[in-house]
Amino acid sequence: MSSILRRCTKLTHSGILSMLPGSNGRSCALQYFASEKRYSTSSKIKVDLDSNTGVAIMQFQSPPVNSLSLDFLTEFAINIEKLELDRSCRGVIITSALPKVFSAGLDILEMYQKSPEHYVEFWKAVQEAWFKLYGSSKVTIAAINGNSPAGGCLLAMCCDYRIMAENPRYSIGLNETQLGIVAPFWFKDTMQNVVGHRETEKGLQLGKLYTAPEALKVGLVDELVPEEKVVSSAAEAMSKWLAIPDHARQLSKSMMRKPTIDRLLAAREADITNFVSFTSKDSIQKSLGMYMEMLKKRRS
Ligand SMILES: CCCCCCCC/C=C\C/C=C/C(=O)SCCNC(=O)CCNC(=O)[C@H](O)C(C)(C)COP(=O)(O)OP(=O)(O)OC[C@H]1O[C@@H](n2cnc3c(N)ncnc32)[C@H](O)[C@@H]1OP(=O)(O)O
Repeated sequence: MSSILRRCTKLTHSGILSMLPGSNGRSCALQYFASEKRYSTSSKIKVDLDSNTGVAIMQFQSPPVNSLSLDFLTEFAINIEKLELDRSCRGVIITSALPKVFSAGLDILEMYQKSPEHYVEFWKAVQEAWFKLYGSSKVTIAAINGNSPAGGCLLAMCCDYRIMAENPRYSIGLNETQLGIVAPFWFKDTMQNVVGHRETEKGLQLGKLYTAPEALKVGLVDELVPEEKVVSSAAEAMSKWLAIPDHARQLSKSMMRKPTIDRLLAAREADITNFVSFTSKDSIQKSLGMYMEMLKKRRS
């Protein structure tokens, strides 16, 4: 991994990168990884695995805002599973290829004016993505290079370490209550495991979107770095995590996360039933419709 960084630094200093269109530290890391094995080329997510370092970089590339649709979540779970089974992969960096957004969270259109059967399928995909990422034995690092509300924040919180662009206009948090909906208990558990009970209580009730500096202050993210350095800093952090013997780190991770995972495993079906009945309510559909309208108005 340090060879990646040395190479990035060399290129940046030599000015070669500045000759590339749209080049910066972020693209340096991406270009380096891109020169390695293209692992998967699904339409919404790109994965490159560096066979020398064992580090995969997963880039979300689903315009306009990397919302977590059924298709996106299915691709995501398949990719994480594939990497999990690959013994040559030791770590995964998750980032966005789109400007200004890491992920806009769950795709609201998947929860709006659809059939109960669709809600079941969608919610199973949300659960599956969480199980795969939260339960991953690999080192997972979120390189958060844009806004990351709700489900986007959940994905980041599932990772072992979070590095965010220090842009004060970017925010992250579980803002569900602002949409008139309630984050399920396992979203809450995941946040509580990151920032503790009190901050989760405030954050969840207020549907708080933390600015990048606020997120650092409460421990929702671990580091803020200049935007162009988010991916190279993630690579640097990864090298520290990979210096620990895998078996010891993996057992420690599993020991910390197993109770949270077991809790959803035990309530999986009930959680789906709750989601379907909650989402199907007229009042919830009305709230989601109004929220989508608000997003559109804000744009115009
Ligand atoms: C009793 C207990 C029972 C338990 C039951 C559990 C129920 C709980 C269920 C689910 C939990 C929900 C989790 C979620 O993740 S909900 C999603 C929350 N997401 C948000 O609130 C983000 C909304 N989006 C934004 O704030 C912004 O888009 C942005 C900051 C991410 C990016 O801003 P910008 O670049 O300015 O883009 P636009 O706002 O202009 O958006 C472009 C385009 O994309 C559409 N869009 C944005 N976000 C979403 C989304 N999450 N899903 C679908 N579509 C989205 C937006 O409407 C624009 O569309 P257009 O006008 O047609 O172009």
